[in-house]
Amino acid sequence: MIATLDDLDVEGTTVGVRVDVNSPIDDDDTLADDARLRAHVDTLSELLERGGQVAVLAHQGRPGGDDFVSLASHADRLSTLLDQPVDYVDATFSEAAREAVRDLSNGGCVVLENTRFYSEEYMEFDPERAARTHLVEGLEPVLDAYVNDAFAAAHRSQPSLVGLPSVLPSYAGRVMESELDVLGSIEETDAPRVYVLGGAKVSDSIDVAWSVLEKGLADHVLTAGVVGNVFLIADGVDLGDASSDFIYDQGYWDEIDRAADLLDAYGDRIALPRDVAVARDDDRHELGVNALPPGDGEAAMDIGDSTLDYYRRILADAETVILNGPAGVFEDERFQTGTRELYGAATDIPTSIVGGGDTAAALRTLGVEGFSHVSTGGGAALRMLTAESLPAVTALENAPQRPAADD
Ligand SMILES: Nc1ncnc2c1ncn2[C@@H]1O[C@H](COP(=O)(O)OP(=O)(O)O)[C@@H](O)[C@H]1O
Ligand SMILES: O=C(OP(=O)(O)O)[C@H](O)COP(=O)(O)O
Repeated sequence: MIATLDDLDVEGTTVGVRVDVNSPIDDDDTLADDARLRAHVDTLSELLERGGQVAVLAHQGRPGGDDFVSLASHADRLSTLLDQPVDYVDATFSEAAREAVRDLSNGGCVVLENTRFYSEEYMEFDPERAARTHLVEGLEPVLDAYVNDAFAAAHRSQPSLVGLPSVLPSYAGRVMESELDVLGSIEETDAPRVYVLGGAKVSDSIDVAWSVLEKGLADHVLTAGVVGNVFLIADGVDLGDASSDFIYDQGYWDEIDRAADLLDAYGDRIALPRDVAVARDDDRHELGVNALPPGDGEAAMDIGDSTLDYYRRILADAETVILNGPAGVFEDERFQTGTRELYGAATDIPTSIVGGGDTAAALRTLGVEGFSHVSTGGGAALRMLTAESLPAVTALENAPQRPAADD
């Protein structure tokens, strides 16, 4: 059983709140998209309005990446979103950070520095060991409670996610609560249930497909994106060198055999693209699978109209649809049709659940809305869909005793 904000006596309590604001970053190292920050506003404003003192903890990017930047611009943006001053300190658990936390007044908020600026936060630990890291030992003395709202990072076993809940009374924030409610009860949704697996996380998607087909959760699995391309090759279609090289370079070549095994076991419930779109003379050009391979250098970048018709017919009978991953390279205008049309058709289904950071960004770009639930998580949502436990959620379940709620 996980405690929520309803169980927390907030007034006068100093709360460390782990959020996931990992976002696209502009060339000047500032935030390019604030969707993930906006998702946490309810949790943060509730804690502040109820008289808490809030220290925000988060990571941004991965070491070595262009998006591995400070949280200074996130703090600025949060101040606007919360409509109150938000401090920022360029330290996470040192004396400077502790002082900034101790200085908070009731209703005050400080953003601590990118947790991954410290090497331990980019390692995986079991919770007991994570509890003895510098971050946890540094912050524990100045915090009364811990709130985890970072569903999108809940599949990581890192100190700020599994160490702090080992030593502090801990609670799920509102984002975490709603994600667990929806994604934790997929089996209770109405059948027929259709899974749409697109995007580029091929191994994760094949794991999901195995799991939901084996458990009888999926009446149909529709494939698209790089996932669809891998299934086409597994089915004996010659997609040409450009797509094959891409799959090989991404390290997904071995997945072709797994996809073939899956087709052998459950082929009657797996739908494959019937056509693909390639770039020809700078335009979008669609080719039926019988007309493949495409020309030299032409890669399968989207699903085509005949696939869309086929998938729409399957979706028409569905009561629940669960979608992850764009159907094509939506960053290129010529290859947005598959994602726009397929996801658009899914909004007509009574229950429609979408997962994936890039997918959510694609839908915002394309203006597709009207889903029952759009998850803030990509990898975390996929892990939930295979009914695997998430380390940060388990850590919340096992968190120590807590003070009683204020009302
Ligand atoms: N046919 C394709 N070929 C190459 N990349 C593709 C194709 N279809 C989709 N993609 C890419 O997949 C990426 C998103 O996939 P993924 O990271 O799995 O999504 P999410 O973050 O929503 O889980 C996008 O960058 C998109 O360009
Ligand atoms: O963006 C995230 O996950 P996602 O790409 O699966 O949506 C999370 O912030 C986790 O980041 P990570 O995959 O660098 O640990």
